[in-house]
Amino acid sequence: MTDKKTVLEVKNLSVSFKMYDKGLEQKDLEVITNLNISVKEGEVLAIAGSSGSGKSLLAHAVLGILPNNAKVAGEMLYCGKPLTSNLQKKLRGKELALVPQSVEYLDPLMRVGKQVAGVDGSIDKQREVFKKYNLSEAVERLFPFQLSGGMARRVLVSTAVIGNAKLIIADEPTPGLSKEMAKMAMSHFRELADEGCAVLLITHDIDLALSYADRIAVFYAGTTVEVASVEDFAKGPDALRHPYTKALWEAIPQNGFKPIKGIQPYAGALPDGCLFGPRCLMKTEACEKKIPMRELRGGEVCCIHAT
Ligand SMILES: Nc1ncnc2c1ncn2[C@@H]1O[C@H](COP(=O)(O)OP(=O)(O)OP(=O)(O)O)[C@@H](O)[C@H]1O
Ligand code: NI
Repeated sequence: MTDKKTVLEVKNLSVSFKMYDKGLEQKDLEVITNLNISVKEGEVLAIAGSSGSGKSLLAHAVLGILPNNAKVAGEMLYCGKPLTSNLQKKLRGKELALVPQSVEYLDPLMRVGKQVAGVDGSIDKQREVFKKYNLSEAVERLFPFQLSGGMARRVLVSTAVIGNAKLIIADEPTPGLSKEMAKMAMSHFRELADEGCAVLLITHDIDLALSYADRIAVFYAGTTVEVASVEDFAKGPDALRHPYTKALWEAIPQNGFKPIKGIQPYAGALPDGCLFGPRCLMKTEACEKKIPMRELRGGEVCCIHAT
């Protein structure tokens, strides 16, 4: 077996926003802390985590489309090279494709056919992709505001899959799609990975991710708490590593829907050390220190108690 190349590697990424507090006082609000992920050619890495855990911000940091008041620290490597803003600009919309979470990312004043094909893109290719997603030729001539929610989402997926992308980041690509369409979009991402792309699939739907992803990275309060294979997720809590991942597994409807007590901490009010500490039954004093990510049983975990 040949070694698959790592397409994206994110190490100790932090993102903070310059905010104005009361009056004119300025402070940095850290929303992503020591985040780590990597994805290889041929791989679908799902990113799971509740609302506000930093999934979309990671996508925006990789693409270089964070707002101006954002400050980024840490390392991002694309095929081993530092992902500088110049490189991001060069690759964006080409090798680096995003299926955005919201249809507001479409240009409201451009007909969707043209938008999907790209400025000097091929209409044949665009029609082929539209056909795949059950979008009629009439849709080509519509403006984004004329699309239904499900149609808009299919247009967004088309935008990302049409080019020669090497890294595809899909930010919640399935809400608003029928179960059938969601499965189709997912199998299309799987196919692209099988053809050699690296795919980052951001999703709330762990169950759907289990059928199409290779590994799942679990985010909590802006950090990676665990990276595990889908096989580990399918096996359940004993095969998983982090207390939050185990709790997340138990919260899946098929596994009893047992919710965890407490809430994810807000940026600006993060605890010292382990960010899950305040909700963790295993917490000890040692958890209040900085906890590094470590390898464990073929996965990765950010917890000193995990065995
Ligand atoms: N421009 C901004 N200024 C300040 N804080 C922000 C900004 N954008 C996002 N945040 C905060 O960063 C945190 C992470 O946001 P992000 O959008 O990445 O979450 P998410 O995991 O994608 O959530 P969802 O599942 O709801 O899409 C949130 O607490 C959010 O409020
Ligand atoms: Ni999001």
